[in-house]
Amino acid sequence: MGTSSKIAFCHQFLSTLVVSSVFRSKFPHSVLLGNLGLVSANGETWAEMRRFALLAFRTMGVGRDLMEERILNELNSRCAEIDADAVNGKTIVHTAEFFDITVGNVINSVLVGKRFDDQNKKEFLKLKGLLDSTAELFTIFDLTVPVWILQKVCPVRYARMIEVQEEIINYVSREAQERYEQFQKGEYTLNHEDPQDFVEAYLVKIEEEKEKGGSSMYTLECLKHVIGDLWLAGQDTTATTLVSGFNQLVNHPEIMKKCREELMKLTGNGSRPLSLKDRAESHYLNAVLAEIQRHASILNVNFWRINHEPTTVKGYTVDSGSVITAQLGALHVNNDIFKNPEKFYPERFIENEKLLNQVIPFGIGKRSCVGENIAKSELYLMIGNLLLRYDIRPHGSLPSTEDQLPYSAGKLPDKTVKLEFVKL
Ligand code: HEM
Repeated sequence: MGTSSKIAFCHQFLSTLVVSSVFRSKFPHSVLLGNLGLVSANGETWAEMRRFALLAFRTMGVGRDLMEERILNELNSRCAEIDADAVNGKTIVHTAEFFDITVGNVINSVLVGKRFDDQNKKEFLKLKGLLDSTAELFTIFDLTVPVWILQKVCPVRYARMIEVQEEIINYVSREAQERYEQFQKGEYTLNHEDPQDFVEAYLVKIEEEKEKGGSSMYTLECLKHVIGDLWLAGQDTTATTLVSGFNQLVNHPEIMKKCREELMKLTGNGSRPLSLKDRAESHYLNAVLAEIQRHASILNVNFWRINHEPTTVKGYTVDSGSVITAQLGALHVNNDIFKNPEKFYPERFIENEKLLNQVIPFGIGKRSCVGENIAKSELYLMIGNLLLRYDIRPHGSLPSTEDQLPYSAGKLPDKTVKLEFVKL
């Protein structure tokens, strides 16, 4: 396929970002927010920020022990809260809220080195509610029509989406802004050798670029957008996958039981936490996670690319300038690959291990997910360790596993669900 650039990013919950991506693709950058950040940027800025983000994550131990430590510390704190609220060993947990904060805290600690405190937590949940409400507004229509039509036909709705985007970006990048200002005033000493979080790594880079002289892509504005993009792309996707996963698991207690048996064996009856090092041995959990991601398949519409050269796809001519997409969600329900795709059946991956490679929730290629390693570590450690600690049951009726917003840009599991966590 010819060279293509990404024109729209559409995690369901990034609906507001999609609007800006499409917006940016249709108008000169100078009129807009600029070709900033990662998700909706193209060309040299995108390539530079992507390289930088991947390197910074590696330096900060993503996929290694340091990342595991951050995730387990966070999980321990959240489990301590669950345990403190327990009555006769049982706590009723609103799973969407639980995972929103847990995942939000992990990503916050990687990006800005902090968890949400009690006061921030409320503010954060308010913003999340706002963001979720725009997901309801955002449809495939918004992805398809030019932005000027959206602005003319539904100005109030459009303005609301943009406002929410700005509010979220300002909120999540507030810490970065404060540190940048301290750094400019010389009140903040950088740890050049061992940056403790993403913002510090970025500030080190700004300083290095300054020493070289000339203009640089590494600016406060760009940092705010990169942080905003990483946060938005990483928080809701991971939290939603976890909610979707537990909605499935409580509908299949026999799968939870089988998984727990495997994990108990691996961890000496739960005498130590499950670790990323166990991945090679935890065949059944690996299969469960793949099945969760196949079902969660959080996108209804995939990211669009613009084709820069004429090409042919399965005998069809695709002209330059065409907007194209590969539909990951459709692949995950392809009956030729996954028999009875509607069934939640992790055993399919035990029966045929090669199927694991056919589940591609993070995309493939040069614009594949930057946070794949972080997300995989979170899913593995959170699901595995929660199953080791709690028997998890429905509170009242069984949750639905249906998509709640079938006409939205992405899939939405039932986020109203409360589950009972019973300490083992
Ligand atoms: C279960 C969780 C996640 C899923 C299913 C997911 C899925 C995806 C998918 C399908 C893409 C687009 C791939 C393409 O266009 O080919 C993507 C891009 C991206 N994701 Fe994720 N993601 C997840 C978590 C994360 C996390 C934790 C982060 C950050 C810490 C993140 C950051 C990004 C970014 C920045 C991009 C844009 C990359 C680019 O355009 O170069 N994602 N993600």
